[in-house]
Amino acid sequence: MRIGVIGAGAWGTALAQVAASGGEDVTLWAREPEVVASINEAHVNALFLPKAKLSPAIRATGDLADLAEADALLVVVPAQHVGAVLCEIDVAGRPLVLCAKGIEAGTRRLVSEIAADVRPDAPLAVLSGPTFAHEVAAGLPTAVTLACADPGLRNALAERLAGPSLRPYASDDVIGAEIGGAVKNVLAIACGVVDGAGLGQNARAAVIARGFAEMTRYGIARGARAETLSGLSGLGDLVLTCSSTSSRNFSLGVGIGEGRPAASMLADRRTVAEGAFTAPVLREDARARGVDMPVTEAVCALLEGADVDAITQALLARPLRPEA
Ligand SMILES: NC(=O)C1=CN([C@@H]2O[C@H](COP(=O)(O)OP(=O)(O)OC[C@H]3O[C@@H](n4cnc5c(N)ncnc54)[C@H](O)[C@@H]3O)[C@@H](O)[C@H]2O)C=CC1
Ligand SMILES: O=C(CO)COP(=O)(O)O
Repeated sequence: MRIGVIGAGAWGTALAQVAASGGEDVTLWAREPEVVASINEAHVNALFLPKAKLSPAIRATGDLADLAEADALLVVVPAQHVGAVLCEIDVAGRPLVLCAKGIEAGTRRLVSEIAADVRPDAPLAVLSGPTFAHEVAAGLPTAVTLACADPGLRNALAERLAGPSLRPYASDDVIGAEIGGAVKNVLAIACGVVDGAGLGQNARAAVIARGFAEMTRYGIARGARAETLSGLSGLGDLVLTCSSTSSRNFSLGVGIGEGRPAASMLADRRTVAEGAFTAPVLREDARARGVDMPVTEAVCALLEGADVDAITQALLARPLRPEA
């Protein structure tokens, strides 16, 4: 099978490596000419995944037209750029496997909704779950959710994407798989703040559990199934990113908790912390749907410069309520 990967950040590069290791013919589109050169000449992505030694079989390109022969396309640019990139490529009815985690600012669309609007002829699948790119590229054991409405395509893609250390679990709940990945990034920022401000491990566990409750409320309001949210793409990814400084979202939160301004940390980054972009649009959408998301509200306030102590006190002073 010929696989085209759109986006050569850390995750696109790791997925290209998995596919190439499985013997697939892989073409990887990178936006940055220096990334194309680094992959083709030194078999390394020096900018976004510097420690991984890549298969020489991966061919990098800066021209989306070079993906014209691919049988399936993995879409791995950050969520805010998916719409623009899909407008530029002729997908010609080929399956799109959507791998970004986020909600589009302005439109409040999930990535599958963007793709369905921009490329209504393309069959869609979502790949999501607890997957730090550097671990996947190193061949460490990883399980993911692969969601697709079409059972035939779902099984075919699962067969192709599975590897000795990458195990996809199939689902037909596309929206559910996406909600988990988008919301956990926001909650990971909150957990990072707890860590950076030294609020303790009890507080972090509370944020994970209450965050999961609000992820579930929001997901159900958007048509997700609760069982998907408690699977790899929801709870699984929440646990991963809320407990590790390998997470860019968690690290951003640590910086905020230590008192550094979010805006300057974001301006200094080349890599993406999707939660910073998803948080405001998630808050807007939750409010519009009447879903209570206090942790998300808190993260938005902190990104806007609110004081950590004041936000912590406000969360603790909320009216008492039943847990369920
Ligand atoms: N890194 C990871 O471990 C994982 C990342 N993801 C998701 O994959 C998506 C991509 O993230 P990473 O590969 O980590 O990115 P990254 O942070 O490693 O690199 C940034 C990426 O953004 C791209 N970019 C910047 N401006 C752009 C524009 N205007 N148009 C198109 N692309 C642009 C860059 O070319 C680069 O590919 C995100 O939604 C992320 O949440 C999902 C699972 C794991
Ligand atoms: O989505 C991820 C792991 O599943 C990566 O998390 P970060 O974007 O926070 O690094």
